[in-house]
Amino acid sequence: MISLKGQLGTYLKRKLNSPANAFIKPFSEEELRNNAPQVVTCNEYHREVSVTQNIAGKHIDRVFTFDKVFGPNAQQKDLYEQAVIPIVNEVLEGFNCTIFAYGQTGTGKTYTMEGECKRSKSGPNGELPPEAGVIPRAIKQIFDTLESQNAEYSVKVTFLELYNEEITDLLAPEEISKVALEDKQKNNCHSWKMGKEVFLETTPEGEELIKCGKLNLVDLAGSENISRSGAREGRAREAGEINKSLLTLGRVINALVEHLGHIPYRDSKLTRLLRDSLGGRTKTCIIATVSPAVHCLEETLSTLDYAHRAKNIKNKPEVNQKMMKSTLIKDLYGEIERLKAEVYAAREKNGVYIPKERYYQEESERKAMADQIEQMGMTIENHQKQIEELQAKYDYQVQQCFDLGNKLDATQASVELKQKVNSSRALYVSHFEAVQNVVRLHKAGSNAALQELSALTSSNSQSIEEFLSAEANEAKKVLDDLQETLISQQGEMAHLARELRQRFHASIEHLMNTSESVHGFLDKLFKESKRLECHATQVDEIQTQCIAEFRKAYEEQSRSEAEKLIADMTSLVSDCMRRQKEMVDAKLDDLSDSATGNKLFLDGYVSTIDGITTDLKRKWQDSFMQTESNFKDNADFSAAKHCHMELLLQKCVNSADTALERWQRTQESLNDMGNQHASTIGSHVRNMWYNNEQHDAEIESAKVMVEDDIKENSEDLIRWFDETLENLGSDHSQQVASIEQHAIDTFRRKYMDYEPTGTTPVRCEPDIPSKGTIESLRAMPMDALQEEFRENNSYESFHVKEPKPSLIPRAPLSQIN
Ligand SMILES: Nc1ncnc2c1ncn2[C@@H]1O[C@H](COP(=O)(O)OP(=O)(O)OP(=O)(O)O)[C@@H](O)[C@H]1O
Repeated sequence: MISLKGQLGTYLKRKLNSPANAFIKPFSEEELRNNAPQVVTCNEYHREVSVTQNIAGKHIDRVFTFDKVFGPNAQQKDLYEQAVIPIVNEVLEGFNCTIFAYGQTGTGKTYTMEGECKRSKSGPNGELPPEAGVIPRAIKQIFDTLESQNAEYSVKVTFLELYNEEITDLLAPEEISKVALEDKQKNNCHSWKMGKEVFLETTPEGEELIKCGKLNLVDLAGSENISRSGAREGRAREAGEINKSLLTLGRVINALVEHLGHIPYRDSKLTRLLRDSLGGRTKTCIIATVSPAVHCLEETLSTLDYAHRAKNIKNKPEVNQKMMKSTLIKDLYGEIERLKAEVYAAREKNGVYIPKERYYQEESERKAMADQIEQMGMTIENHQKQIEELQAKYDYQVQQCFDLGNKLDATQASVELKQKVNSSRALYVSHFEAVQNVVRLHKAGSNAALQELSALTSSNSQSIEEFLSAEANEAKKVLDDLQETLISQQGEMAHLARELRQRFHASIEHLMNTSESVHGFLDKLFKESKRLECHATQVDEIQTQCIAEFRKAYEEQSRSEAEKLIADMTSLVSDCMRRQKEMVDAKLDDLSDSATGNKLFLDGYVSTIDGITTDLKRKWQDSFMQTESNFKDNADFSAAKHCHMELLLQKCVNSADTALERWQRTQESLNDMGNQHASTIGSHVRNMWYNNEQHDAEIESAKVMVEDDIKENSEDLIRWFDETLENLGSDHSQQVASIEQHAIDTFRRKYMDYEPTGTTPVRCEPDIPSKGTIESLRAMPMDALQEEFRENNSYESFHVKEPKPSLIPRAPLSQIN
């Protein structure tokens, strides 16, 4: 395969579904004999294949549509012309294309791909027989097209067989004979074949650019194997029936159709080979082959399903970049140089060659290191797990700390609250005391007021009484005095008295009311103070209780938890640190060990490589000088050879001229001889013809004479018999015998005892050259001629040798041929 790196050229992109075609095989003779029912029909015009299924007594048709459909009567030519020619044309345009034959065993994949050319003969003008399949037709089309284009071209064919994940090159000379033998042994049985592929690479050359296209023709194994790749995969693999390549092909098709992220191309050699052909830059065409018979129904449905699914695989065909001739030549030179270097290294053993013991030692070291690495990996894994566990514990402790911190905060808050409550309680107490004082004061005040009031009340009533009595006395006096003068003012005075009485009663009433409200207020105050006192006591109690509890709980919990936490943390941290330290130490030790080992190893390698490099340098210089001198020698040798070849060529031309001259002379003499022989033979023929005619006339006259004689004698005999019969006596048998003897004697005398007359001409041999003579005129065989020529004109000899005399005795005309 030619590398296409960094070339110029056209770049065409398309995105295509893979064309899928269905081909229905005709019934086999056995199926026809058994009258096998047909369940698959097709409509070529609508490109549909219908499969009739009988499910629960009902006929159900499943219809599949393809790009092209070919019925049992279709010819190989039809399939090729309609489905394959466009693809081969694309190959000649520089695309890479692939054609798969896919189907159940015995449905005609090989027939479609290869055909049956062996049985039938090719037609005139090299035409292929009607049974020829896709492969011979594609090869013919490629060659015909390239020939008609008058372009320089090269076609590379690879013919591979894939069996049990092993690739065999069927065109390798030893493989050709092996396969032929196997074929014979297996009586052309196809069961051994799991997949055959033909890769055709064409490279027609233009003025400066080279087009390169590749055609892959793949004849797969029976698809019944692929169809098992689903649910029965595990079982089938266990049974060991499945070819890995086919399984993977099934999975790759599934993955491509379902647009899965991962396409398992790398899982088998077949899919690796066809990687680019499946969902890649190659045009892919699938020919699904099915049988119309009912006993193949399941596999037919599976094949059609698969092909139909595969139809949805999207390919992005791109035309291969055209290559500059100069680039190609450069590439080829590079390749030649590389191959030369490889051959040189293999021959001179100057590559990386190490002694066996060292190789084994290094191998064992490598294995030991691999084991060590594995162990270290496991240790690291364990450490990782431990670290994870410690981390989890640490996280748990951190969480606990956090929770405790929260609790602490909450406790502090509650302590503050208690303090606040305490202060408020003190405030309350002081307030309460103040209120008590006030109440006391009020009480004292109210008592004094009551006393005052009662004193006031009693003094008032006394004074009023005194006043009234004085007044009354006075009034009596006045009245008495004035009774006479003020009898008219008595009403006013009574009124005033009443008014004063009313006022007095009102003030008494007012005082009474005031004292009642003061009493109520005081009662209220008293009750409130009692309640507050009660509350304060409760609050006090609660506070004391809270403080006591909190103190107790806090002290206990915080002490124990803190202690525990600190202890845990300390142990954890120390444990963790110890382990980490151990791990780090161990790792450091390991690393330093392995580093020391590696360093030693590397030092060894470096010194070896240094040695090898020095050796190589020296060898390179030697070989360079050697190559240079060889090149010079070769150039001289080539020049001498060239001269020698020219001489030889000139000699050949001269010999050819001489031979031509001789040939012409010989031809003339042959013509003369021929003419002579022809005239001799003519005269001989004429003589013989004349003699023959004479013979005929003589025989005719003899015949007439004999007939007359026989007639005459017969009549005599009959007459004589009649007479004898009349005179017949008792001893007639003797007479009859004597008569018979007489008749026979007469006949013999007359016709058998023939004496030649000497007038009939004698047969003579014509003077024609014998077969032996002609054989002796034949030229020597070509191989012998070449051998003789080579011996007389050896390449090694620069001198023109005397030609050796021919080993085979030759007739003078031997140079004609
Ligand atoms: N279109 C056809 N016309 C006539 N005969 C056919 C046709 N197709 C197939 N056959 C015959 O059927 C038989 C089986 O065909 P073939 O070997 O090509 O099947 P296959 O699918 O390649 O089988 P396997 O998977 O075993 O390779 C052969 O004898 C072949 O000649």
